[in-house]
Amino acid sequence: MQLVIAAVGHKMPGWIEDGFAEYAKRMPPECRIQLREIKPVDRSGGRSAETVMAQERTKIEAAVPKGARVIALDERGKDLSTMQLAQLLTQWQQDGRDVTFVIGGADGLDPGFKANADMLVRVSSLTLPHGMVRVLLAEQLYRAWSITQNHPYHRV
Ligand SMILES: C[S@@+](CC[C@H](N)C(=O)[O-])C[C@H]1O[C@@H](n2cnc3c(N)ncnc32)[C@H](O)[C@@H]1O
Repeated sequence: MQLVIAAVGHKMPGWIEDGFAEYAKRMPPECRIQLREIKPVDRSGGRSAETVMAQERTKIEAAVPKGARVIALDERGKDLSTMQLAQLLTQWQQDGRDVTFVIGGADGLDPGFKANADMLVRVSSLTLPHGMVRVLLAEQLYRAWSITQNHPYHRV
């Protein structure tokens, strides 16, 4: 199984890149996190948010591996505990299908994309900057993996 994070946003500040790299490097080879950055659509020229989100959707869809399960990150999504994420990770490893987590840009994710996603998940009820969401997600994936391995990183 391949874990992909498809994230709108590039040229992230160093502290975001370092934070993401710190957790991504801890994942074992069978559960590697691959980051696919998507260059945000140019917002100049009076483009509407709908147009921008639709154009970013096309780029996002090109970054999702064929047949992958799509988990869209959105503050209006379902709350998931870390334990639930660990259970999902176990199920996903068993069925072997790739999993892609998708993080939107400044305007969010296209509504049609979210409607088609396999799951809509939030990491908080607060609106977070997209860079922070990728770091938080990488840490939670590492934590979830450590739970599946009884690794001492996670204490109950
Ligand atoms: C700055 S936010 C976009 C906010 C946008 N106004 C909206 O309504 O979605 C950029 C992206 O970060 C992710 N994000 C932000 N806060 C989140 C949260 N609490 N839970 C999950 N994802 C979040 C989402 O993927 C979102 O598309």
